[in-house]
Amino acid sequence: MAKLLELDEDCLVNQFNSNAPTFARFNHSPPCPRPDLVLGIKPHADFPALTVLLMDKDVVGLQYLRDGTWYNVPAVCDHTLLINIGLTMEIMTNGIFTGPVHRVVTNADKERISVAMFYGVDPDQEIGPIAHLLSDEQPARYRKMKAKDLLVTQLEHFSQGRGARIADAFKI
Ligand SMILES: O=C(O)CCC(=O)C(=O)O
Ligand SMILES: [Fe+2]
Repeated sequence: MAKLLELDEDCLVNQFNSNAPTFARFNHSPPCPRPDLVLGIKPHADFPALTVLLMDKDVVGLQYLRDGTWYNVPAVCDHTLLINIGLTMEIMTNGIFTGPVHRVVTNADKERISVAMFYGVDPDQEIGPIAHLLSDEQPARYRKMKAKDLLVTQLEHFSQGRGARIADAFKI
């Protein structure tokens, strides 16, 4: 990813110091008699830098939002990992990479299981667009913040149903 951005190869890796948290979330959606009314996970964008997702190999459920339409991610064979960009990465890359909004729908007949590994940066670290990506033509699109402020804002937005795109709250 750093190479794609024409940055030093270790520029993104260096954002993760020894206090950078990694955590796992185990998602379970039991069969639901009213999938039209109940979501497994409501729309959100992941807030850490990167997510590595192991999806259920049999049951479709993950959907991504693009231009107002939800698209299914097909169930894939065993052990395939899906890499998701998170909002921390979106802010660091000044929006060149974006954290997509996604959700999980339920299934009337089958349970669904997934495991997400989240890779964040040190909560006390200041994050903002990487200086090498900025110029007069490409000014910073996000203000600087501590990583933990992004997390607090995410939790507020998510619990109050105030929209999935919290990175927008930090746009200049
Ligand atoms: O279950 C999935 O496929 C996605 C889970 C997810 O979006 C999450 O844990 O943040
Ligand atoms: Fe997610």
